[in-house]
Amino acid sequence: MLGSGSWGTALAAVLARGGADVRLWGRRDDVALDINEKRENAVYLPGVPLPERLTATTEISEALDGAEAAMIVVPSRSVRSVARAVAEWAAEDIPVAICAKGIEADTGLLMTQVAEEELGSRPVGAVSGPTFARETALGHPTAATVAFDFRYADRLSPAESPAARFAVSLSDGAFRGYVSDDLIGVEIGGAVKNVIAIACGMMTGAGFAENTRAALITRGLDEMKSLAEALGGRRETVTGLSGIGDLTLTCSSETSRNMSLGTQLGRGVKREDCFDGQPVVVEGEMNARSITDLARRVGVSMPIAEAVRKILHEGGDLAETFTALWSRPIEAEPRAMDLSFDHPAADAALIKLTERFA
Ligand SMILES: NC(=O)C1=CN([C@@H]2O[C@H](COP(=O)(O)OP(=O)(O)OC[C@H]3O[C@@H](n4cnc5c(N)ncnc54)[C@H](OP(=O)(O)O)[C@@H]3O)[C@@H](O)[C@H]2O)C=CC1
Ligand SMILES: O=C(CO)COP(=O)(O)O
Repeated sequence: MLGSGSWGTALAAVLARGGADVRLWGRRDDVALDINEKRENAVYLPGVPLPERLTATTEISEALDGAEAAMIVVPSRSVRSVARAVAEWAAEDIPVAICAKGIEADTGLLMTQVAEEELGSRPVGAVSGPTFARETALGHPTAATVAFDFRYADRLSPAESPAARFAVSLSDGAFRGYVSDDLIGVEIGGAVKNVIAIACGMMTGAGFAENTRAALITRGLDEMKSLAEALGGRRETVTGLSGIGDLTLTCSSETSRNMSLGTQLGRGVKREDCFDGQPVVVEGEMNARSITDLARRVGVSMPIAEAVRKILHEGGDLAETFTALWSRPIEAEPRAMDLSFDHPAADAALIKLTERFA
């Protein structure tokens, strides 16, 4: 398990409870020491007891020595460098699952595409779904999708395919894996939901409630579906755990760092003061840019993601940006029906939405 943050530690606990001997690699001595001596990751998952079969190390060569499989669980911006280290130390044929949610800046590559560039012929897949780390580590019933290209399974029985082996290894009685071969659909779901959660948080923080959140979730799902499809993914994948499942979870709770960032910004907290000034991984922040860059390149309109980008990266005023989002020309639902028209009522509106923001 490469990455000893909250999600890497939670997944390592699941695997160890399922019977695997797990080596968890991270950069921090104090975290490794804590795990080995106190059976706890007090920095990232305080108060969660960790199983005995799990050992931690700060040497990546030690973590990968003789490993039968690897999982990369660091923030999306670090996946390439960790994959490069895996290529140096891991056996040539082990499958590698990527658990980061995002799109690489500049290249617009999915996380598995980034890893594939570094990992040669090793099968590369993704694990993604509605899975808060703490609940997973505490053994709450949780489900996620394991996606690998099934061409890796051509010469194998279904049960020997990398997706199936990861799904089985991750079964600890509480965690349940589903398998898929639609990497694009699965990964786009995981990346886009974080940006939509920031939007939901912003509107919640600004004083709006359930109607607004439901509208953003549903229209956000449409943006996710359109981008996945334009890239070659399947629309039905987006209706699964890694799409609507994760979108619903992340947009419903301030346990989500993305939703929480949005809420703080919506309340008017300055970015540098959010999370009491502590550095917290908020994938949707940088990904608001990488995802909209990619969407623009492939000609997909993502108005909610664009609004988040404008506020986070282009100095857009929150109330004005959302008011503009809400007064766009009338569109069809579903968007496959090509129908769009301006509505003069927007100019004469009785409710001046900008004035309704808290
Ligand atoms: N937490 C969750 O509930 C879930 C998270 N995810 C995804 O998992 C990914 C990781 O997030 P999460 O574990 O939550 O984040 P955390 O902030 O909890 O931990 C991040 C971890 O990544 C490590 N790290 C960062 N950069 C590097 C690097 N270059 N080399 C080695 N280690 C590095 C950090 O190490 P250090 O301590 O040394 O800085 C830390 O251990 C994200 O993409 C997230 O979206 C997916 C599902 C659920
Ligand atoms: O991906 C997650 C749950 O599935 C975690 O969400 P946050 O990164 O917003 O905390």
